[in-house]
Amino acid sequence: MKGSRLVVEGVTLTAGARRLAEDVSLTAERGEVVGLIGPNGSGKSSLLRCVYRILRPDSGTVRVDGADAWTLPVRQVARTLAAVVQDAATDVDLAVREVVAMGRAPHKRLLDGDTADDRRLIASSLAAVDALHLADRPYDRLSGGERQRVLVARALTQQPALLVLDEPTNHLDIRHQLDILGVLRRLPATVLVALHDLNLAAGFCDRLYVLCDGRVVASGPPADVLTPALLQEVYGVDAEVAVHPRTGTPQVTFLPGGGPRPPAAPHPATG
Ligand SMILES: Nc1ncnc2c1ncn2[C@@H]1O[C@H](COP(=O)(O)OP(=O)(O)OP(=O)(O)O)[C@@H](O)[C@H]1O
Repeated sequence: MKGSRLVVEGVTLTAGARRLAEDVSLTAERGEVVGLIGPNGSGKSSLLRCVYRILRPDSGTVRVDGADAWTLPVRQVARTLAAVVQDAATDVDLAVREVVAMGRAPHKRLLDGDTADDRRLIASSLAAVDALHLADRPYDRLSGGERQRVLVARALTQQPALLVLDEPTNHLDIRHQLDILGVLRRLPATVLVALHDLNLAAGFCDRLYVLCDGRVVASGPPADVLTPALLQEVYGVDAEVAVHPRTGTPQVTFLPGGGPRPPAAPHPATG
């Protein structure tokens, strides 16, 4: 099995006086797709930022194949780990192909040009996210979903052993959501991905970690984690969970809250 082993152990994160994550531990085994779920503000992005070395932990460690990610040289980390983040810059005066080519940078020396292999990899990465037709377009004129697919293509060209993604599907139409998560599943890499859509998380992740108020409150295979009780406790919603007859994965249906709907008033023309 290809990919790196990620071990986050006892990580606590703060920003000023604010605690963003508290004593969080998680693992992602080689080749696993591990999902991070939880309500808004529960600490998912902060934890991912710690893994890809933007937010230094106050305590605890992030180990990639046994090495402390925070003490390794930046370039060495970039050869192993790629990140697709939510707050990526959009005012980039480059063609799509050039943005994707940046994924090769950790594997090259400063003035190395693109090789034929690089160009093939860039094209196949763009094709994998259905964005080859965008290759010559200016990146900053793309739609939100097109941009998101291009950033995934850039991460693919990096050929990472560990790929960390923060809500990679939030701008995508349903077909591209399914396509991108399918691509991630087939990668010869370990994937840690924050997702809001619980049915996508159930369908594509081997295991889930649930964050609430900066702490891990549940973890395990989707079928063990996504229970009505957990969804009520963490999200405060009523839900039914069934096993999908064809995929065998949990399928969550949310029930409208706020009690029964009052009967509609008669329409003036008919009532
Ligand atoms: N630099 C910061 N300074 C102060 N507070 C911060 C900072 N970064 C994040 N927070 C706060 O920490 C909490 C966790 O934020 P984070 O972005 O990690 O949550 P999340 O689970 O990714 O949320 P969402 O689902 O909305 O993307 C939030 O309450 C957020 O407002």
